[in-house]
Amino acid sequence: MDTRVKICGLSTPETVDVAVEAGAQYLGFVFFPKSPRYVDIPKARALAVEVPMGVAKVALVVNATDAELDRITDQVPLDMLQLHGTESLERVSDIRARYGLPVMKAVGVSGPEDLAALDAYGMVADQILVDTKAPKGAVIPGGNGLSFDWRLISKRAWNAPWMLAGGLTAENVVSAIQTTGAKQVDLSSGVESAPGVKDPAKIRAFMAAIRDA
Ligand SMILES: O=C(O)c1ccccc1NCC(=O)[C@H](O)[C@H](O)COP(=O)(O)O
Repeated sequence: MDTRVKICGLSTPETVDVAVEAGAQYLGFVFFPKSPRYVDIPKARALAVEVPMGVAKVALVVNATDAELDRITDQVPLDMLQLHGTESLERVSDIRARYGLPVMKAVGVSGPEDLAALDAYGMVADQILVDTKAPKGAVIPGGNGLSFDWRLISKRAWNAPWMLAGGLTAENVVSAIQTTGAKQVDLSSGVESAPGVKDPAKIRAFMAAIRDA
């Protein structure tokens, strides 16, 4: 399968290397302190400077202020910003204009009522991340290892390129791609041995599952 993969929540040089060697096209660094995958700016910088050209370095933020984004973008070499909070359409446009980086907006889906937001954000963002809506009371708004009903977006397309996320694993990713028609996928928990601990064998197995399909 010709599918582009983003592995999110990398926090060690070893797992960055494995993700790159295994063929991931995007690497995500989580700048949300409540996450078990959190990396501070010096750590993210140390990881990002070692990423080879051609692999996109994505900063994941949640309702970040301009001051926070200024610090991150000043110090970490980046190729994309991922907005994973409740950023409005206008805020997405402002961030695109202010930082000159492509912006991917995450949109949570749990039922048909969530689909209109995909249309709207697809008009203002460079990419959309179609992710499972976090359960009420969740500590983190993404990275919870939960899938939504993929049939909701079967063969759908939006104005912007998109990625499928939410509970993807080596075991279910081929079915997810076949059901949705996704050309890009994103995952975090599905390649971990514990929250925040990426597992090299699971990263390789996930990439192999797509390659061999
Ligand atoms: O992963 C996190 O810790 C996280 C924290 C705060 C906001 C978003 C977060 N992750 C977003 C991602 O891009 C995940 O890869 C995506 O939600 C899929 O996660 P998973 O279901 O664990 O594969």
